[in-house]
Amino acid sequence: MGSEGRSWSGVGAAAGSGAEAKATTAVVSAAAPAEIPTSSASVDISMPLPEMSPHIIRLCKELLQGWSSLDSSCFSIETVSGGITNLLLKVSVKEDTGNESSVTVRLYGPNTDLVIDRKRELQAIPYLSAAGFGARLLGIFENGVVQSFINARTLSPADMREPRIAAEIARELHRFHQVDIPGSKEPQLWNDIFKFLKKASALKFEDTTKQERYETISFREIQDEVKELKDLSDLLHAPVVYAHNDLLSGNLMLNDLEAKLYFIDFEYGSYSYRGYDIANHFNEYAGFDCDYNLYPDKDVQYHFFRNYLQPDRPNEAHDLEALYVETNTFRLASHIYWALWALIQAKVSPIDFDYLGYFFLRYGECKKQMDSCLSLVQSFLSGLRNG
Ligand SMILES: Nc1ncnc2c1ncn2[C@@H]1O[C@H](COP(=O)(O)OP(=O)(O)OP(=O)(O)O)[C@@H](O)[C@H]1O
Repeated sequence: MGSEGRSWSGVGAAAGSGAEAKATTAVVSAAAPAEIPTSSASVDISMPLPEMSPHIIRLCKELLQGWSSLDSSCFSIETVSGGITNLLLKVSVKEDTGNESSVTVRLYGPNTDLVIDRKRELQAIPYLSAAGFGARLLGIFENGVVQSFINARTLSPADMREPRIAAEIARELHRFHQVDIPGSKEPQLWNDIFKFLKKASALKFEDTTKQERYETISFREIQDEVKELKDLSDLLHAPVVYAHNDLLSGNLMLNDLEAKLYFIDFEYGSYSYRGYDIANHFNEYAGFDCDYNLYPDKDVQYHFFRNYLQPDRPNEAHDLEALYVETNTFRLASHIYWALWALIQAKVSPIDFDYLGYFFLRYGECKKQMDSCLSLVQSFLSGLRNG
């Protein structure tokens, strides 16, 4: 999305580039950070869609000036996804011209504020949006946001690993990491991990089987491992960037016709280490079956690094080794982050998913990779010391 047309005009304002622009040109334009319409309304996410629809329509009419005088019969609403954390709706209206315009309405899932810093997310979205990333923010309400609808397909894990697409993701990530978000530039990774650790280590489950499984976890051991990893990674002085932190296939959309790639969903975005963002993305090569054998080998990583470091002339990229070491150190941090996240979810999420099992999977993978990752960084650091 570009920074062009920064307020909801309701009539033919220029939207962002690419397919999304096509889908929404008639009514949508991006809002400047200070101008984004807000509403104090909230919508009960547990309502069935037919019951929820009049509330959603009222909300859209309140927030989207161009739709305010439309009759409710012009609206149609469908569910795009009931993702792990949110409910995402597509709201469309038929205009007099016969064109259809669509937006998305995202309702935050219950308890998601325990793992997502909404203030941080809402602060960043307008700037990311102005730099051309994600769906444009059109309105904010008490428990969600209205955004432009992106007309593109969601990537699968296999797409993401395809060399041509991987190169495009790397180039786009290079651009993403250059966005400046006002405010503190302190990396948040370790703060977030320690916050998760504190919450995750103080849980109590009513279900006795769950409680027994939970009690097998040694938080003292995790704490020591996190500390060791933090101290070691600090020695790398890794570049800090505004990181997406959740670049899984479901957060990558591609319009094939326009060859336009979209990064979406900035819920976990924060200032962090570039190598963390890349490692977290590589961990997602594991796909829905969580097959961590699909983690990219060195050649595949270097292909990504070349396009990330030198998008215009990938073959001239240098400092690949440093990025390789950073990435494969933060690979462990990514496992720990999502392992602890899953423990908190196991307690608070209404979704019927084996989050405890996911904790053991991610933490187990971290343990498995620990020795080789730590010796990689140690030998790199001793190489630097010895000149
Ligand atoms: N603005 C958009 N336009 C069109 N489709 C979208 C848009 N945002 C998200 N989607 C689609 O909805 C899916 C779920 O996206 P969403 O960001 O809501 O996930 P989520 O609720 O955060 O779930 P999870 O926690 O699993 O990531 C995406 O994979 C994509 O297919």
